[in-house]
Parts: sequence; structure tokens; C-alpha cells
Amino acid sequence: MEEIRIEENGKLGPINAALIPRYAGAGTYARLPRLDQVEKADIKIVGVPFDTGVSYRPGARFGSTHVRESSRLIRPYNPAVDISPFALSQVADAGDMAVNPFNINEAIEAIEHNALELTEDGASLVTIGGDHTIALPLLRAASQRAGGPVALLHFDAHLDTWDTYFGAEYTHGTPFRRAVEEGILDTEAISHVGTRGPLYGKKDLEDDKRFGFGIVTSSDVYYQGVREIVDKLRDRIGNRPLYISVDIDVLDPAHAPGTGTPEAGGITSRELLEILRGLRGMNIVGADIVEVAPAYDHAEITGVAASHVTYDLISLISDLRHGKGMK
Ligand SMILES: N=C(N)NCCCC(=O)O
Ligand SMILES: [Zn+2]
Ligand SMILES: [Zn+2]
Repeated sequence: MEEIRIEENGKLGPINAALIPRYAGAGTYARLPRLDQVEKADIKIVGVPFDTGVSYRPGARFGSTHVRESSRLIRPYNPAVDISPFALSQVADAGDMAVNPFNINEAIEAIEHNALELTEDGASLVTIGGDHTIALPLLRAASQRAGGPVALLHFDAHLDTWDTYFGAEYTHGTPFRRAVEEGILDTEAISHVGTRGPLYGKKDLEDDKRFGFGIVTSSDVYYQGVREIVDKLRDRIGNRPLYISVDIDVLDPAHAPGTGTPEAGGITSRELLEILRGLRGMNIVGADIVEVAPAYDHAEITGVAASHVTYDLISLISDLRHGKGMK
């Protein structure tokens, strides 16, 4: 099958859905070109099929493929922010990292190494799939590239600042505690958004606060609304290099059933997308979308949500790199 692509502004875009049905052919994210099909990519999408760090339902290793499959309907113009992200910047799918499913330490090292390699040419990295363990090596790479600690916006039902599980330090419930310990986060500007649900004890919150985290709970989003929250986050973070980590379980299980540790009372996909759009112009240096576990998904509900979150993140980064970067 000959690929017929949309080309705009000298950028190779998605396969043209008016000429080749969008359900045909092998899936890349948004039917964008593979990395080897472009000369240079400004933004690279990469999958991390890894879920050895999970504490409950497994399956996020299949998340990368599922997000790609659920992204076939994405169109090239994003009216919510008036941006054609694939025409402003060259965006390409870098495929999946090959990571060891039997050795977490080795996997973490490989992810860091791969992320550094993919960003060596100055490209921005957006990661799809995997469990939340992978945020640690991705943050290590991001802070190395930024030349120091980075700010963090962490969208999640969970704090993920717990200490250990079964004595294990590197799990999907612990990446941000490790990141604080390693000094790769700018603790003046780190915040969870969307947290809720039962904890092990009050100490979880005390520890989290001691590490420097601000918290915008799921209830805060409900009572305060998107605008007020966006303003607060922008104030707190300013122009610092900012990494955004989105655990899809930040969404209510009604909006994202396909995930490993679901919690009732979450935000809607509209709220999440609106908060992200409010971050326009901020100095985003990398992002991940994790914890998509397709075995528990129905009708691609979770996959579609994750693929649209990815699209809005790409829109922000593309705008930042080549657009007006305006709020
Ligand atoms: N979904 C993420 N990242 N973390 C959940 C950890 C839940 C727990 O077992 O306590
Ligand atoms: Zn979570
Ligand atoms: Zn998480």
C-alpha cells in the first residue's frame, strides 16, 4: 500500500484519511510517519511497553499499542487551541523502546538511556504506555537535558510518593519519592492534580508535603473549577522547565476504565483536556501518558482519552517550539 500523506509547511503529516481509510494499515500514533521516514523530528512519540512495576492489575505493557490504535481518528487541526500541531513541527512516531520485563533495574536504565538518545538532537519526547515506574527514568533524562531539576505537574488519582512495596524501591507507586530523593525535581514547583481515594495513612500526605508537593485534589477541580486551578498552577510553576506526567487513572473510571488501579470520583476527560490547554506557553520539556491497560478497556474509551491527551500535549509542545506559544 502506497502511503499518501498530508504535507503542510514542509512537514510530513498523517496518512490522508480521505484517500486511505483511517482503519487501514499498520498503526503509528495519529497515523504520523515513523521516525525513519523523516529527516529530522522536532517531537518524537515513543512507546514504553513495560508494566513490571504494577501493584494490582497488570496490562499497561499493552498501553502503547492501544493508544496508537485509538488515535486513528485524530485530525490535523486542533480548534481548541487554534493549532495544527503536525504542520508547525515535524512530529514522528519513534516506535517502542525494547525494555526487559524481568528486571526492573535494567529496564529503568534502558528507558533513561533511550530517552537521552532520542532527545540528543534537541527533539521533545512524549511517551505513551507503560506503568508509572517509567516516569523516574524519563524524569532523569528530562532533568539531564534541562541542565538541572525540573518542575513537575503530575496528573493522577494517586500520590505515587510511597516508599516501597514488598521492599521494592522501583514500582509504579514510588517514582516521585525516588525523584525527589535523587534531586531531579525542582521542589518549589511540583504538584499533583486529581488525587483522591483511600491512603495507607495520614503519614502519606505528611511525607508528600515534606517533599514539597502541592496538591490539587479531584474535589478541588470540582469545587474551584478549571480556570482557578490553571491560574494557581501557572503562578506556582512560572517559566521553569516543566515535565508533565499523566496517569490516565486521574480520570474517573467512567472516562478511563482501562487502567490498573481505578479510583472512584475522578475528573472528566473534558476537565483534564481543559487544564492542559490552560498550560499553553509554559516551558514543557517532556511528557508521558501512562497506566493505560487495554484488557480492562471497553470500546476504546480509555484509549481515545489517552490519545487525545497526547494530542493536546503535542499541540502545546508544537506551539511552544514553532508557534506563538501564547496563552
Ligand atoms: N497507578 C499508580 N501509578 N499507582 C498506584 C499505586 C497503588 C497502590 O497499590 O497503592
Ligand atoms: Zn494512579
Ligand atoms: Zn500513577
